[in-house]
Amino acid sequence: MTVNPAHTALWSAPHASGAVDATVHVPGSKSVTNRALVLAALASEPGWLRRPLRSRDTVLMAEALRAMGVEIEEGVGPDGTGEFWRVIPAGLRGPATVDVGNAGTVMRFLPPVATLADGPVRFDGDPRSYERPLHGVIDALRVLGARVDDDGRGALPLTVQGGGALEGGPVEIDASSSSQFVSALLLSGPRFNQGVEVRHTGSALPSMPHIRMTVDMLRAVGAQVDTPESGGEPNVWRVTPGALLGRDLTVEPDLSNAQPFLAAALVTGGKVVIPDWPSRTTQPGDRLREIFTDMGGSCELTDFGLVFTGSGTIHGIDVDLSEVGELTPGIAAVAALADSPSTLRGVAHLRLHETDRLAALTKEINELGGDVTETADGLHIRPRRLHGGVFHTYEDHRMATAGAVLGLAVEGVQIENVATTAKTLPDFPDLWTGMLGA
Ligand SMILES: O=C(O)C1=C[C@@H](OP(=O)(O)O)[C@@H](O)[C@H](O)C1
Ligand SMILES: C=C(OP(=O)(O)O)C(=O)O
Repeated sequence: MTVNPAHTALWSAPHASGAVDATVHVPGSKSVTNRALVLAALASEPGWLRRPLRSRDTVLMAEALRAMGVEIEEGVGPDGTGEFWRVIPAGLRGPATVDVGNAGTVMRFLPPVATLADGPVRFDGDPRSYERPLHGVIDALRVLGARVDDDGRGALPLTVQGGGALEGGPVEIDASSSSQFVSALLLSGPRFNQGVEVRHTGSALPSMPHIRMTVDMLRAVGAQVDTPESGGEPNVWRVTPGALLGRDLTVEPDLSNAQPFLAAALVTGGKVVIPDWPSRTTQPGDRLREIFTDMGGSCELTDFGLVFTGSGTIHGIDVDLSEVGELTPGIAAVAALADSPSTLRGVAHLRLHETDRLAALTKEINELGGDVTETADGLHIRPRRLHGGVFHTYEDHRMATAGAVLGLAVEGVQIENVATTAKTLPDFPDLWTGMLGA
C-alpha cells in the first residue's frame, strides 16, 4: 500500500501569543452549496449559485452532476461579487460513474437523482464511504420503484440502474443514523411521478436543522412540501410532484466552518468578526451563538456580521448536540480547555461520520494529557493541563480544526494531515495564520 505523504505530514498548530483580534471571511456553506447544486440540476431552467463553496465535497458534487450530463459553467462576477456557478440542467444520462469521496451529501443525495438518469450510474468512494450508513436511501429507492445493485450490505459501492423516471410515493425509513436519508429523498421528490412521502420510523432523528434547510431550499425553488412543522403528522414529510425553478442564490458563509475562528476568540479572550453572518438561517452553526455564549463568550449580530468576543474564561457545558452534531469536535476542543467539566450528549451517530468522532476525540485529547471518556451517546470532558504532541485527524476535517483550536492554548501541538480540511475548507491553514496575524 502506498501512503499519501500529505496524510502523514505534520503541521505545527500556531500557539496564540495573545488575544486574537481579526475579521475572518468564511467561505460558503457546504450543505447549502450541495443542495443548491442538486436542486439546480433537477430544475427545468438554468440557475445560478453565487459564492459557492469550492472544496472537495462540493467539487465532487459538481463533477458527479456533470458526469450525468448537467452543464456547470464557472466564472467570477464583477466588482468583488465573487465566484459564480451557472447550472444548466439537461436530461440526466447514464452510464456514468460518480466518486463520492467521503461526502455524506454526495453519497446520500445523488442515488435518488440517478434513478432519473437514462442508464446505470455507478457510485464508489473512499474506503470510509463503504462504512457509512446508506441503507435508508437504498431500501427506500427500491420501495419507490428503483433498481439498485449493491453487494447486499446496504452500502457503497453500488449501481443505480436509472430508468429515466421513478414512480415515487410513500416510503418508511429509519433515519436515526443520518438525517441525510430524509434530505436525499425529499430533494429529488418533486421529480418522482407521484412525488414522495417520507415517514421516519426509527428512534430520534438527528440534525433537524439540516432537514429544515432541505425543506426551505425546496420551497425556494417552487416545490410544495408538507412537514410536521407546517401542521402535518410528526416525522412525515410530503413533496408534491412538479417542475423546479432555476434560481439565483447567494450561498451563506459556512457557519460550522466559522466555529474554529469563534473558538479562537473564546480560547484567547479575543475578538473575531465573521462578515455576512445571516440574520435568519437553517444552518446548525447558528447555534454557536448560544453555545459559545454559555461557554463564556458574548456575541452581537450586526448588519455587517457576527462580532464574537471571548472573556478570557471558558466554562464547561452540559448540552444535547443531537440537532447540531457536526459542531461536536470544535465544542469538545474548547471544553477540554474550560474551567469545569462538560457533558456532550445526543451524538451517538457521530461514530459513523468521517471517522468515529467520539473515539477519535477521546483518544487524541487524552494523548495530549486530557481526560475524556466516551458515553453511550457522547463525551464527558474533564479539563486537565494539556501538553504538546501529535494530534491525529483520521481524514476528518473537523478533527483537524479542533486540533488547531487546542494548539492555540497548548504549545507544541502538531496536526497530522491538516490538508484533510480541504473536504469543506481548503483555505483553513491560511485563514488560521491570517487570523493570528502571521
Ligand atoms: O444534510 C447535510 O448537509 C448534513 C447533515 C448532517 O448529517 P447527519 O444527519 O448524518 O449527521 C451533518 O452532520 C452533515 O455535516 C451535513
Ligand atoms: C458529517 C459531516 O459531513 P458529511 O456531509 O460527509 O456527512 C461534517 O461535515 O461534519
